[in-house]
Amino acid sequence: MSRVVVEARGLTVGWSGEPLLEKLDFEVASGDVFAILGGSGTGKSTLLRHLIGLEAPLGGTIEVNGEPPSLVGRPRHGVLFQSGALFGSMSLLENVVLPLRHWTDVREPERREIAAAKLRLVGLGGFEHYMPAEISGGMKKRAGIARALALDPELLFLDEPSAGLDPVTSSHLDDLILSLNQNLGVTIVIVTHELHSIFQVVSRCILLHRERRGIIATGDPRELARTSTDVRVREFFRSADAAGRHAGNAQ
Ligand SMILES: Nc1ncnc2c1ncn2[C@@H]1O[C@H](COP(=O)(O)OP(=O)(O)OP(=O)(O)O)[C@@H](O)[C@H]1O
Repeated sequence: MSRVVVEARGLTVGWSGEPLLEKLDFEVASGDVFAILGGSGTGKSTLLRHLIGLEAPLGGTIEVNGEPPSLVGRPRHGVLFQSGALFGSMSLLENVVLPLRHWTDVREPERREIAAAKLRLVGLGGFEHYMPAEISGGMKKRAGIARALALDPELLFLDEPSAGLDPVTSSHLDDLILSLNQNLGVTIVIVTHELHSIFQVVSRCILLHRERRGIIATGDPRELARTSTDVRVREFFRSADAAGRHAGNAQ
């Protein structure tokens, strides 16, 4: 049995005391690429912000590696926000060095070596001294992932990594996500609504529904797309060609 790394029980999240999602129960197991899916405005990013400890739940509990998520102390997980959130005044290398400088006592030359290795890992070898403004959107996402990996987390949260990317760049990013999961064993929690990414990289998902204010389906997205009899689930996966092609591949 895989270890549970994220566990939500009776979790209610929302803003200003107003629930957006109520009484959620789900868990993420070690080794999963776990997706939070749902239509626009269902609360996917809101839920992610709660899982990483940026917001406090209105009710219920979240445990990440057996503890409530906390922003205090050395982060045990990496996060890629939608914007990539690189510091524009620093080179890519400096951006990746930053968490190492803040949270470890590794000396500067080794910090720079580790950061350069992380950039190579995400396919940005040779771009260490570029500034964020000098690189493409896809490269910014990769640099953000390199920084999120700086402290060797076992768990990575990705908020819409493909947002704003063209299909080819987005597909290359999917390959990177899969490789981090399969080759490095990183557990990944991802918010996405890209069907291609969903079928390409995700092993388990929850599907959120706005009116229901909760989870309407849990499982392997290819299975859900193929077998769900729930019209709302079918509606979500309604891109029949993509679903059929990928569900077929998965058999
Ligand atoms: N910081 C905030 N303060 C108050 N309300 C917020 C905040 N962030 C999001 N919301 C509201 O919460 C609701 C859900 O937003 P959220 O961004 O979590 O949805 P989402 O499913 O990620 O949507 P999308 O796919 O469009 O990014 C929206 O009505 C949004 O206006």
